[in-house]
Amino acid sequence: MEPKSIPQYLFRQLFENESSTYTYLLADLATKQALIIDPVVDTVERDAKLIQQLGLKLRYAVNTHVHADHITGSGELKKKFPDCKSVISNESGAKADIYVKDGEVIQIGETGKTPVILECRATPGHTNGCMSFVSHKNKSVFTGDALLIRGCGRTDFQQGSSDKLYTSIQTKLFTLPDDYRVYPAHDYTGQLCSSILEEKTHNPRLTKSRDEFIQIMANLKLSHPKQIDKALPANLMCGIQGDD
Ligand SMILES: N[C@@H](CCC(=O)N[C@@H](CSS)C(=O)NCC(=O)O)C(=O)O
Repeated sequence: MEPKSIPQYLFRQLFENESSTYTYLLADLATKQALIIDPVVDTVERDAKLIQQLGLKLRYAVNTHVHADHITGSGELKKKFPDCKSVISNESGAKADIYVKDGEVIQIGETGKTPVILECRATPGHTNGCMSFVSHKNKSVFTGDALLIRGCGRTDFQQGSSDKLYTSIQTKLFTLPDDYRVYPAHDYTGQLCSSILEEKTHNPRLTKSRDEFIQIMANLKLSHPKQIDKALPANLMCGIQGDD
């Protein structure tokens, strides 16, 4: 009989209702090292409890960009887990412990022992500093607000550019293998994930030409996020602020 393989990788998709944000918890179970993507301050207690229950060592709180609709949980998580470092793109304009550039990797777990590796892919357009994170081993990409399920991030503030976003999605995301799963930072329709093929085939904005995409984005007529005035200044500190 084949020996049972021991799971090496933990993946949890978590949801915050107020801003419809997905937070992702990833861990290397051999070392118990973990990272969290796009934590929300309102759900830090829940996430911290899960991390503690599972006996994980939180190493990184990663933000895909400076969010405008909720306050990041990075700062509160750093207080609860002193070894945790905040991570964001070097193009974000936010303060953080670690800045990542296009092409760099974030790793948890030991080299040579199937660690969890995220490749950083700069996907500007929703904001200048949007970064997507690819796990090739798990055939997944965490797209932040660049690519949403059957949609994409708005481009009408925070240095948004529809032209840049179209290029980012076509060249940095739609060039991934078709079977890679797409995990966005938000969904407003109750969907959990998609795939590169599904979005290439069915995304009503991205199946259009560049000019049509720019027209669609110019006519979204979305109201500003309710929490934008407090979220932006807080998130520019990205978990670096003191006890305020
Ligand atoms: N109603 C929400 C904000 C909804 C919104 O604007 N979402 C953003 C991502 S958060 S800045 C977006 O890009 N949406 C794209 C779309 O097509 O919906 C609130 O008040 O927080």
